[in-house]
Amino acid sequence: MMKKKTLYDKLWNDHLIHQADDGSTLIYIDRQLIHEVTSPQAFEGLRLAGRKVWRIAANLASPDHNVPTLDRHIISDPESRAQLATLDANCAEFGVTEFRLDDVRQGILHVLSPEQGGSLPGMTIVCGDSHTSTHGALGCLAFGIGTSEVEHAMATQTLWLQKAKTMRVSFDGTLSPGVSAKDLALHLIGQIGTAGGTGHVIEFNGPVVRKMSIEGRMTLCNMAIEAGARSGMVAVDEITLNYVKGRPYAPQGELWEAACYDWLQLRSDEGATFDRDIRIDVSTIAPQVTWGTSPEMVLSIAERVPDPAQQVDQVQRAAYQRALDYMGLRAGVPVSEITVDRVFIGSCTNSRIEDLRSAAAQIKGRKVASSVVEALVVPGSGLVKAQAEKEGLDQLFIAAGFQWREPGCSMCLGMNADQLRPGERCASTSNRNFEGRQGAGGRTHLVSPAMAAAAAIAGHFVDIRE
Ligand SMILES: CC(C)[C@H](C(=O)O)[C@@H](O)C(=O)O
Ligand code: SF4
Repeated sequence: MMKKKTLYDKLWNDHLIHQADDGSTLIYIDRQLIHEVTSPQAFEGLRLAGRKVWRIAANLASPDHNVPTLDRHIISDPESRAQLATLDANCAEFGVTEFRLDDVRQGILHVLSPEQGGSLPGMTIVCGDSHTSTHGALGCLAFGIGTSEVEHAMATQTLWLQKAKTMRVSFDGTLSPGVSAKDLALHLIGQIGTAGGTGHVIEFNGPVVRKMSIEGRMTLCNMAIEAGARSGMVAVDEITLNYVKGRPYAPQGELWEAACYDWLQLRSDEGATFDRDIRIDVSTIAPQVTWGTSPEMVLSIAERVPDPAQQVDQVQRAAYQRALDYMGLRAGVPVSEITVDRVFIGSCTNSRIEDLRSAAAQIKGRKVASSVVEALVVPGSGLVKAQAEKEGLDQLFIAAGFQWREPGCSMCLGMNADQLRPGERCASTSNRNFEGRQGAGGRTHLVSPAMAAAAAIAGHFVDIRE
């Protein structure tokens, strides 16, 4: 009998060019995404070696990390300015398609590429960016790579890889109102830890995922990286096909029909085994809020900040104390009493149209609390922004006192003008809460878009189920 294959096995085998004796495998890469931060040395390497980009059409570029979200033309930081100009120059010189700052399609690569149909089921997709796993939501093998690999992929359209182990995460049960993919991802990381997925690719499955929109699946796959995994993925189904259909880079006509047939095979065989199998009943999961400086330091909105003294493990106790000190929190404080100074709704985790809709739904004619210094809404791409404006979401946000910005990574990380000041506390829909992530001394609480919007209005975290 043929060995049952996982989705990962299928994607891997479909791209296998050569298997070396030491177990490393040469894998064909279908799509390479390029941004301004991790591509300059790669292009420079090609130039020095006198090489071209091997398959130009496989590459798509957009500036995202450094871009200003207020006035597109004011880039005060010289290094950012140089990186953005270099991306434009490199893409022009090598003939790579770039969605520039003045292009309505510009955005965070992990939002832009699926939106354009640049990310399709069955593809291998790489980018010099850890959250490339996001694209796995479409049934592809997508993962972040280092700058030297970026150059290798550009020059040869291949990469040497070691096969990972597999983990299946199945979500069963019924979601409570107000609980979204972000909460599931944070809950999972709280359960297995930020090293829980190390060496594995995670396939998300189960009835909850089968019903979930592609945007929700993208949030899950995006956060697989914070669980330590190399990638995240979801099998192809009708929801996937409906999402992809008609997008600019998607196949059309007869090619579309043939592609759909092939793509629907992209799921793990019945009875395929995984190195690790995790089942989670979502019925009891409440909205999640991180309290510390790692995504695994997470609580439900109904809980209280933990007491380091109650940690049996000494290393854990010290880590908890350090996190509490950095975060300026006291043990025992209910999560719902934690106040916020700033709110950030955006990032490749949660800046798609459904995220903005769910945030807007929390407003209900109310205003951002006067204690909140600034509440930003940053759409993931120009097209998300345009769609939101068509639906009048921008007006809802603005009337409530939120700022409506231009697309980019923004306050997800301190690489552009949108940053926390030292000591400021932020409700953020992004994916990382490390020390200084949103600006030196800034304090990040990771939440879903609905929870972030509700916190902006109340001035503190609230249980949106109530
Ligand atoms: C700048 C980039 C290399 C980095 C990453 O790889 O993830 C960034 O996107 C991040 O989220 O920290
Ligand atoms: S939005 Fe944040 S996590 Fe995503 S690519 Fe940009 S910086 Fe990285």
